[in-house]
Amino acid sequence: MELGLVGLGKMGGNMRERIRRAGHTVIGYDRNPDLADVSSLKELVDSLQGPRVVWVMVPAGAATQATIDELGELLSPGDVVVDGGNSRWTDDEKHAEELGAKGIGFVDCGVSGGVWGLENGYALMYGGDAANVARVQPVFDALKPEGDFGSVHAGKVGAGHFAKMVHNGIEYAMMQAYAEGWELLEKVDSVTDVREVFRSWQEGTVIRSWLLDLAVNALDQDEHLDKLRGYAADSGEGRWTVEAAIDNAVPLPAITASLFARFASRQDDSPQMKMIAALRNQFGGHAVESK
Ligand SMILES: O=C(O)[C@H](O)[C@@H](O)[C@H](O)[C@H](O)COP(=O)(O)O
Repeated sequence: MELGLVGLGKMGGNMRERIRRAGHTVIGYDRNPDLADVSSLKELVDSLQGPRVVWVMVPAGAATQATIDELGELLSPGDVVVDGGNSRWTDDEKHAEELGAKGIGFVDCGVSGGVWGLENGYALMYGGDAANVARVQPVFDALKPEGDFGSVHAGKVGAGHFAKMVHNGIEYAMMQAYAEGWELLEKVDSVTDVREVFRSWQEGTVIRSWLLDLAVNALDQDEHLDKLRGYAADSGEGRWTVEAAIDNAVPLPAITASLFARFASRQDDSPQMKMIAALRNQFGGHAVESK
């Protein structure tokens, strides 16, 4: 089939390649002319034969909104837009309504796999009406990993991004658990080769996983992670997971703690620990450390 793909960065560029390898035609647009096959969204839309499918793979928020707005002006009734970026799931319903008013279908899709997706395939979680999903199915089949699993029609519009958001919340907590275990192992004298402990865990253990394999890769590049600063950013999905947990009164202590650990990583000194030190000093005369 023919696909229009908007956004040819780290994710979109490799996805174009994987879809082409499966024998489909992909016309890509990116603001960077070095990456793009066409020079504007209008040219992209004009180059596709109707009914069209256009996959949007740009940063969540303003960039996605602007792209969907413009596509809403350019596309025709019967066309379908897929948002494959990391959009907040609550945006999906709005996009489906805006496009639906013009007769244009909408499917949201969470995509996992990062820079490894070109070779390993991308795990896909999508939401939308069955008829719209069916239009995109050949592209989903091209992108997904080989094997029985790795893609799911998760439910209605928004369900794909909601599932991906929860996936990322789990990702946060799993990474945090490996990181905490690693720090404790590094701390004690009795364990003399932490990297080999991690490596050994890759087979036979209850906690073997791809994230563990990646941790071993990282330790092979920098055994004690001496070259890195302990600073972790976040793109939003961890926060949205915690917000959804609050909205639904679902306790998520591990995911919430792992999000907060990232916030703590961005502080040079902890204001709250200053207060704790001050209070211990006030009530118990406990020693404090000065700057
Ligand atoms: O499944 C994936 O391929 C990843 O989760 C991917 O989506 C991305 O690396 C995260 O969005 C990073 O998220 P943070 O910046 O919030 O850690």
